Amino acid sequence: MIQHFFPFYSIQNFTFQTIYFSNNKKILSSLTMNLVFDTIVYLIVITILFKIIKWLVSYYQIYQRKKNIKHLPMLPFIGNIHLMKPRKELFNQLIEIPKYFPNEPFFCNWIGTYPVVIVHNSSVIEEFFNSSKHTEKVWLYSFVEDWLGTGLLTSFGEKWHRRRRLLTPAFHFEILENFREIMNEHSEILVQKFEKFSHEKKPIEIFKELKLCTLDIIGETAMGVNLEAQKNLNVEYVKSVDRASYLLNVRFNSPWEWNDFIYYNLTPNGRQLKNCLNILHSFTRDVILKRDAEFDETDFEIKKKFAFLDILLKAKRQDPTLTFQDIQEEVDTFMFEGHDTTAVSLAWTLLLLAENKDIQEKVQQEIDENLAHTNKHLTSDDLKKLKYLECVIKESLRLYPSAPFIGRSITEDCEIAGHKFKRNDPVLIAICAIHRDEKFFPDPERFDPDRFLNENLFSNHPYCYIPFSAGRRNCIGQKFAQMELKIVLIHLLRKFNISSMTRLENVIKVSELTLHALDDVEVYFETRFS
Ligand code: HEM
Repeated sequence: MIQHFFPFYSIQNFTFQTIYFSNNKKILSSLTMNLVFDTIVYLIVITILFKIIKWLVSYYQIYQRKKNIKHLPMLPFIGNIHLMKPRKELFNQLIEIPKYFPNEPFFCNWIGTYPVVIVHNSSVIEEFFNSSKHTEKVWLYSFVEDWLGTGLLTSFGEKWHRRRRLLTPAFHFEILENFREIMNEHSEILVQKFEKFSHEKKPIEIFKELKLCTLDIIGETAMGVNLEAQKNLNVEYVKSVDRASYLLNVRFNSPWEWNDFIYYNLTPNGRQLKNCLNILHSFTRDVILKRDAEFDETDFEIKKKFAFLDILLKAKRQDPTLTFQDIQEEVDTFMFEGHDTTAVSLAWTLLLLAENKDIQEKVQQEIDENLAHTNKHLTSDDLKKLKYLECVIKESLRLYPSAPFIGRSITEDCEIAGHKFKRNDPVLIAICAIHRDEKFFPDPERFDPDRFLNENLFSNHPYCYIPFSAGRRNCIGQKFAQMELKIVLIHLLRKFNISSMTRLENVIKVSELTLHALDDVEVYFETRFS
């Protein structure tokens, strides 16, 4: 045993034993084995020591570079982990921490020995939004790559640039107009569903129901497939979208799930996610191949009824280097980015209106006055008239931005606000904290849509309100989302009065890929006119 820890011991032994037992081959070979074993152990110990020293040196260098950035009290090697609250309280904490550093452009959160700079002040945001630098996403986004590949959300550099150029025309106003009908149809189904609950005086778990509606809308607009999620069809795909979104959200805040090998091979969550991803990928692959086989370009031009997928299939005919794999990445990206973000935003808006009855009545009055109690499908002119509703949506996205944090990776060594950054340093932009800056939004926790009636207050600062991010990597689906939010809300508000037994301050908010509620939130929808 002893020689396993002290390899030289066995080398001395070896010399002694070689002299006295040299003609005993068995003993000699066992001694050789011992020597080999000891050498291996010796090398392993040296390598581990070397790695530890390298790691300590790198930690020391990073610490020297980042120590001047303000942070909460930290412990060596632990950083700020001991101060971080559990998942249930994390969102509130992340909104509170920036208040300790009101005059700083950013602060540092040390996850063990790993510093993450969190930007909570719009003063330095320009560095990230106003130039072509720092447009790469932080490594945490690699978790969603298993689902989305390197589509528009996760790609960078030349690939991102080509895709963005290809897809931007798909969000042109005229094309979005084609999707208005789809949004109207699925909103009507939602209203019919809620009417049943209303007659039975039963509450509705809104996050779940709204997700099914927005999934139906994005399914038909992105893939041209009516998923009928609201009618409980395509159950396997719909369940997998929901489960995969949930598992990714959990993984995001659970460092013990970050290692790919351990996660996918040794944890139940990882195995479940792998299963869901297989179902999701094979569904979208089948849809793409079927749609490609039936694709008719003249149909596309004349009927003007098409999905985002058709735009990609048309592009493939002009540019054969665009593969089915590339198309699948973008379709999966739209399915992922285009449903949860809008669903949570609708849910927070309804909860805010349920709690602020005066504001709810004001929106309903605007709808009644402008749309004259009809149940007709909404036109783009209808949508333009409802200015107060627009303010309500904006204010709701201020308090509860669907993407509360976005991550960037520094693309080249640089200095920002007097601090040195190195390539690949991670930075999180805390949209939820930026939106609570008292300089621009006095009494920031108050739900006050009127602040958006007078946007002069903050219009001279382009980055103090950024629910859709800003600059080159802003949300490509912004106009689509705004139209969808308005249409669904009008359908609901012209039909129902909304109330909730749960106060918003008691709803536990979880800040992961999207800002959602930890538990079910029930809301009552009472029919306004029979
Ligand atoms: C209320 C609804 C929405 C909100 C608040 C929202 C917010 C955002 C934000 C903050 C980003 C930047 C993400 C980052 O840098 O990590 C983003 C990117 C993106 N969003 Fe949205 N989004 C919404 C709806 C949508 C919809 C409906 C679609 C698709 C139809 C969509 C597609 C995308 C895509 C593809 C990107 C990546 C753009 C790029 O990097 O070039 N989003 N969104």
